[in-house]
Amino acid sequence: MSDAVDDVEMPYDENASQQEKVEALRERLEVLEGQNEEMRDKLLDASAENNKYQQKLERLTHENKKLKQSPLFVATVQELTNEGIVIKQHGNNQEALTEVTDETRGRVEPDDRVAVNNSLSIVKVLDDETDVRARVMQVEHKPDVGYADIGGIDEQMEEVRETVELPLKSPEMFDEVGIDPPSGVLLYGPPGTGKTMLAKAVANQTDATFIKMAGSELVHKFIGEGAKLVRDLFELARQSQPAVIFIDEIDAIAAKRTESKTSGDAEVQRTMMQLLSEMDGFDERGNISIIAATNRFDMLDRAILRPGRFDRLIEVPKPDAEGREMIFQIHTRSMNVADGVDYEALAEVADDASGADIKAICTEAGMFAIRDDRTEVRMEDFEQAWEKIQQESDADEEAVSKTFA
Ligand SMILES: Nc1ncnc2c1ncn2[C@@H]1O[C@H](COP(=O)(O)OP(=O)(O)OP(=O)(O)O)[C@@H](O)[C@H]1O
Repeated sequence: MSDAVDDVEMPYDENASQQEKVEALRERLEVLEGQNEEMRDKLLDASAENNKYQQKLERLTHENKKLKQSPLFVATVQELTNEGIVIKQHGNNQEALTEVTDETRGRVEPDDRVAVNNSLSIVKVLDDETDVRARVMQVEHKPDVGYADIGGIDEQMEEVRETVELPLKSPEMFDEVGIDPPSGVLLYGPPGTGKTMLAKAVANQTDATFIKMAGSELVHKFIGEGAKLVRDLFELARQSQPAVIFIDEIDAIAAKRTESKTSGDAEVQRTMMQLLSEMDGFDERGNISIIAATNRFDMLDRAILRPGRFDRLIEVPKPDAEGREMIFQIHTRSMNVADGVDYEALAEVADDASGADIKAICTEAGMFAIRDDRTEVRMEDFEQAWEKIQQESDADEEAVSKTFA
């Protein structure tokens, strides 16, 4: 340590006076303190960035692992016998005797739900059924999203209101006129354009319960569960009517049939058939509207699009310049924005942004102001935020393609 200090070049001449030396050292100290501060900031930023990438990596690794796993089947324990455990598989209702370790035997009782692998060995004991439902379905009684929170998709909003609101608000009118009320709408378009918001706003406007189910969650859980969960979903909606059922990523359960005949495909088919029959059983469906959404319209099986299932197919595109300007205004409503901020110009700069991107730009612009120790958000904060978000989405795409390569 002392060697290092000896090696340091002093910021003064050997012949300088004592006072000159002290002065020079003070100046050097100031510079070093400044540099130290800068380094500390950079370190902080870098560790925050590192943390973020770490989390992203963990998430992607986890997803990758999940995709590589072979599917598990669900069964219910019937009986514990000396030869093993009798289980009944969901889906095909076949009974089977499976041998188990003493440890597993100690953990299960008749009526427990278990996940079994291809050779019917018990892999895990499943949670309570209600937990599974809670994970797959999200229920909100009067979600707090209003039409005024949605920008740039007025035409689509009008169409959704026309088709979904009236049957929920005045179902008796359809009875009196003697026609079937519209059953639902399918919203399609790129991610983050406001499809979920639209469904929530309708539920809010009609005082309906909003029940969301993610298609991908349905089929990536356990074999034999999807169809049952669809049944449960409609049952829950019937109990809470009026209700809006929102099926996000419907392409996960209603994709075109492929040639491959894996057990996973059969499971998806069963889930889709259950959905179709629930949608067709309109008489018993009650005061319930269905709104489904997809980013992959091209992937949908034509069966789901047959007349009587979705009355309207509504495209929800990315917003145009005017729409982007409105969305900027919506998301900055409660922000402390400087006078010079020009939303029209911002809408031009962020020319490819979706509604969700604009929301992210506004939050990030606020972060730029905070990092700069300001409470007012300026035009340049918004511009830098858009650049940062574009860079991040490029990096995201790269990380995904590397992880799955
Ligand atoms: N048209 C819009 N007006 C205002 N905000 C929007 C709009 N579109 C998206 N947003 C913002 O983006 C967020 C995500 O939007 P939303 O979940 O509705 O998109 P989505 O179309 O359902 O996306 P995905 O297909 O990925 O599920 C919203 O919570 C909102 O903050």
